[in-house]
Amino acid sequence: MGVEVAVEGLTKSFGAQNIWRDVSLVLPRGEVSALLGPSGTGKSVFLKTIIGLLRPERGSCVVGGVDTASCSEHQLYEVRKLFGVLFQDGALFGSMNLFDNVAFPLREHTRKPESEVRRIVLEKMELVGLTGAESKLPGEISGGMRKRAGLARALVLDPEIILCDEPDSGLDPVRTAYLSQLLIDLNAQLDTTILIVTHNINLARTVPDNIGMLFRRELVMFGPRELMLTSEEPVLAQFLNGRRLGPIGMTEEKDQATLAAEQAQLRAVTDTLYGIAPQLDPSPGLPPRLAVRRRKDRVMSALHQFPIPTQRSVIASLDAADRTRYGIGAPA
Ligand SMILES: Nc1ncnc2c1ncn2[C@@H]1O[C@H](COP(=O)(O)OP(=O)(O)OP(=O)(O)O)[C@@H](O)[C@H]1O
Repeated sequence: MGVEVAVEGLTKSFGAQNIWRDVSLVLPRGEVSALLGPSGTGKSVFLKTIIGLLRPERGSCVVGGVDTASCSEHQLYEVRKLFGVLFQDGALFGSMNLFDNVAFPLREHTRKPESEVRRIVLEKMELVGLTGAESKLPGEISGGMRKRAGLARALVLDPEIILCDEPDSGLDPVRTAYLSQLLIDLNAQLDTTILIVTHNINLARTVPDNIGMLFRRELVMFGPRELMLTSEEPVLAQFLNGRRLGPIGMTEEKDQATLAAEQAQLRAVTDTLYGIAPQLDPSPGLPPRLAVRRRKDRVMSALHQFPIPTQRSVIASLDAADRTRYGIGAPA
């Protein structure tokens, strides 16, 4: 079914070090969102704050009617059952085989009989394409398989929200493409709200419905993919095009003179314009994603607020039935 996550004015520091401030965004129920940002901008800290592993100084994060920023430990324990988390390294126990790793949350948090545990574990392992690998140890399998095992484990409690911390890290482009497809397929099958933290431009361009970007301790932007992928906001455009020129530097900060020189250079060169890559569809045979219609309705109702290039790309993505539904004439 998927549950909405509503973040408002969230601010997090460790001692004197502010990580980000005043972050507000809504992860709409059942939609896939991605959070981008250079290394060290606090994306993992954001995921941990959403699930209440870290508490912010200010702001709220409301999930299923509970504010994970300020609720009691008991409420947190309950609300965490809504989440499945895929940690950066898969976080598998090295001494347990994949079956026991995936079964772990079920044995820890439920009193299900072993026969039921077995049924659920095998079902989730099939969902991520790991049937037959149940007895393997994490050290005996590839990084991609470890990610998928981590994902199966994140799914066993039937979460309403899945948080994936860099699911593509350490994977080659082909495995990343498979994993991207898997996330879309899971969303189609489960209608779960998904937040993916990633550095991968391809994944960011083809998987999420919504994209956000953290930079210099702030959420630069968060919005529908059409808005973000057509944005001329310098940080976003640099990141999504993988350019060296732009506000993001090796140390994250560039001085004003360097920035001005680069902007002049940027204007002088023909830019690499990728346009909007189409979003991945679920694999053949799977149901359509329920979030697609809900999202389209939302984006269309706000269309007039978007810049012209965004409006054009949204309209270009509509099929004939959509055009009738939203009262838009046939393309010229
Ligand atoms: N528990 C903690 N105590 C103190 N500082 C922390 C803690 N956790 C994270 N940090 C600091 O917060 C900052 C952001 O870390 P985080 O891991 O969230 O970045 P990130 O954007 O996920 O980076 P990457 O893309 O490299 O994974 C870092 O400077 C890190 O050292």
